[in-house]
Parts: sequence; C-alpha cells; structure tokens
Amino acid sequence: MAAAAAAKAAVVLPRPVTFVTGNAKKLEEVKAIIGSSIPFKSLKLDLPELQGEPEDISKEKARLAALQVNGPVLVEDTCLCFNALKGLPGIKWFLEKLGHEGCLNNLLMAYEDKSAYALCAFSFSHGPGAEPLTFLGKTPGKIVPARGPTDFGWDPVFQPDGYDQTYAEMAKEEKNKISHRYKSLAMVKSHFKEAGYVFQTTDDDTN
Ligand SMILES: O=P(O)(O)OP(=O)(O)OP(=O)(O)OC[C@H]1O[C@@H](n2cnc3c(O)ncnc32)[C@H](O)[C@@H]1O
Ligand SMILES: [Mg+2]
Repeated sequence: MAAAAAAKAAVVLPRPVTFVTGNAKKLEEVKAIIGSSIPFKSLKLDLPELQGEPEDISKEKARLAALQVNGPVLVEDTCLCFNALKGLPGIKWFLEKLGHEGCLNNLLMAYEDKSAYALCAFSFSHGPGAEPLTFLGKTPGKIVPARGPTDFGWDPVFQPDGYDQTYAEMAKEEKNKISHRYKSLAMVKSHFKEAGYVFQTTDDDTN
C-alpha cells in the first residue's frame, strides 16, 4: 500500500535533462562534477540574461530554456561579487566590458577590502510552465593580481579562502572539489536523490 502510494507520487520526467549553456568551460566542469549521477545532455544556446539578483536571472534562464527545449532543463548563472561593492559587479556584461583581469583589480583599488565571493545559481525546471527550483553555491575568497592560465573567465584573479593558489592555478579536480559550482551542484544532486524522479527514456536520450 505504502509502496503503491510512493510510486504514485513519483514525478516522471522525460530523459535526459538538458543542461543549457553557451559556455564550453562551464560545461566541462559540470560534466566532471555531475558524472553519471543525473542523466543529462548539453545544449549550446545563448539565452537572453536579465539584470537583477543572480537567483532571479537563473530562474528566468530556466523558464526560457524549458520553453525552448520543451522538457526538463538545468541552467546556471554565475557571478563574481565584491564585498566592498556590496556584491557588485556580478553581472556578466559588466565583467565582459571591463575585462576579467586587470580591470577587476583596478575596480577595487580604492578599497582596502579585496574580499569577494563566487556565486553559482543552478536552476532546474521540470518543463515549460513549471516553476524552477534554484540552488545557490557560494565560495568565499579575495581578488588578487592575475595568476595562472587565462582560459576561463575570472579564474586568474580569484583566490579562494584557505588556498594560496588562484582558481586558475589550481588543478581542475581541486577547483571542482571546492568551487561555487561544485557546492551548487551538490545541492542539485541531493535534490534529485530525494525527489526520486523517474526518468522515461525518449528518442532524445543521446547524452
Ligand atoms: O550560457 P551561460 O551558461 O549563461 O554562460 P555565460 O558564459 O553567459 O555565463 P554566466 O553568465 O553565468 O557567467 C558570467 C561570466 O562569468 C564567467 N564565469 C562563469 N563561471 C566561471 C568560473 O567558474 N570561473 C571563472 N569565470 C567564470 C563566464 O565566463 C562569464 O564571463
Ligand atoms: Mg550567460
């Protein structure tokens, strides 16, 4: 009886979940962190990004992605936030216009406080019209003059607390154990475990 009730309550989702991003470096990390724990495939789409709080940007990305994909989606929005600037600059266009490295340091020149945090907001939507769930992962650190490879965004200028290397200098596996993205995805994975979603295979299950 109890088993029948549980079976009835299970949410059935078409398999796989689509992770929508236009950022190849993000995708690499997400693949490494999710592994085989959630059946997912990726889709490269540049979704319009509103300005606002990271959680709201992420939710809106998930709503748009679910409509485009017509199925379950994961998206994420990541920002680098300076405590001296009350959490700004955060938004993507600000970072892209200024450049990720020298200019970010210059921005903080007037301030003693170089502390910052990397914030990752993953959102999951069951499909078009479903309200997205959001999972926030935050890693504190500080802004330093750029060190290390420059192949992923602001990694060279962000040094997480408790480390003497920047994200860029760390081995990928090391970053993926402590990063904002890792923490947010740990919550996503727990959610999938607890929710006990049942995945129905579709023709689209190519991973
Ligand atoms: O399609 P989406 O997933 O939105 O990809 P995006 O490149 O637009 O990504 P965001 O808006 O979330 O990211 C804002 C900026 O931060 C950069 N970024 C994101 N995650 C990062 C990380 O872990 N390390 C360094 N830079 C990162 C990214 O390259 C962007 O320039
Ligand atoms: Mg984006």
